Amino acid sequence: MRATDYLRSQVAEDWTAATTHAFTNALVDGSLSREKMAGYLQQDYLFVEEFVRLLASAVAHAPNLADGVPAAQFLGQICGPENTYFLRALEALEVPQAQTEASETLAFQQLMASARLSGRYEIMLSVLVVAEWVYLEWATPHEDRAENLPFWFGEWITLHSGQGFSEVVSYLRKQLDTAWETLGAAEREDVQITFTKAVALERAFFDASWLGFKVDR
Ligand SMILES: Cc1ncc(CN)c(N)n1
Repeated sequence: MRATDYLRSQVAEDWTAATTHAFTNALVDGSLSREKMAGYLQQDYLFVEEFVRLLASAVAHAPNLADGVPAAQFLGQICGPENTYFLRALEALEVPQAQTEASETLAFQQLMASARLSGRYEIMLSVLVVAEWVYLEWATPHEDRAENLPFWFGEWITLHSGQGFSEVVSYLRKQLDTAWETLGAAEREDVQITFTKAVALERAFFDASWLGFKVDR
């Protein structure tokens, strides 16, 4: 079994909860309120700030240029079209960028910062794989709905589905699968702890989004 399949199998309950969540179900059928989407995007933009640092660090720690290039290209995607999406969506939803992190956002930022500062490629990948694979899984079944939704829903689905994004997830998984083969038992345990924490935090982030983050005005 691939290491990433094994890691996911160990957290099946949180994984299913995060990838079939009431929040994303409402987002894909267009019934999610503007208020809840605004709160989610405000907090998620704070998530993305730390995510970009983590991804840049993974590029820096890739074993060679060929292994780093796809992550660098993905960094360009996040800092380009995805960043622009956030700015346009927040404007359309008539909210500013958030000034304060919710506790769920803070917990995720702390995990990403600690993965980055670990200096360990496999630990960085553990968080990156979870963050992108979870999103690929919830969004992919609903790819066809995107064009009939307001852009703040539709583009969020499109950014996390399709061939290009699926290749990003395949690449990240392969990097982690390959790194795993070189690790000893203690290092594998660290990967598993990080992966498990990241899945729990994805679930908690959607739980909080569904309850409704406080929207900064
Ligand atoms: C919390 C969270 N996790 C993952 C993603 C996918 N980039 C995101 N935007 N936000």
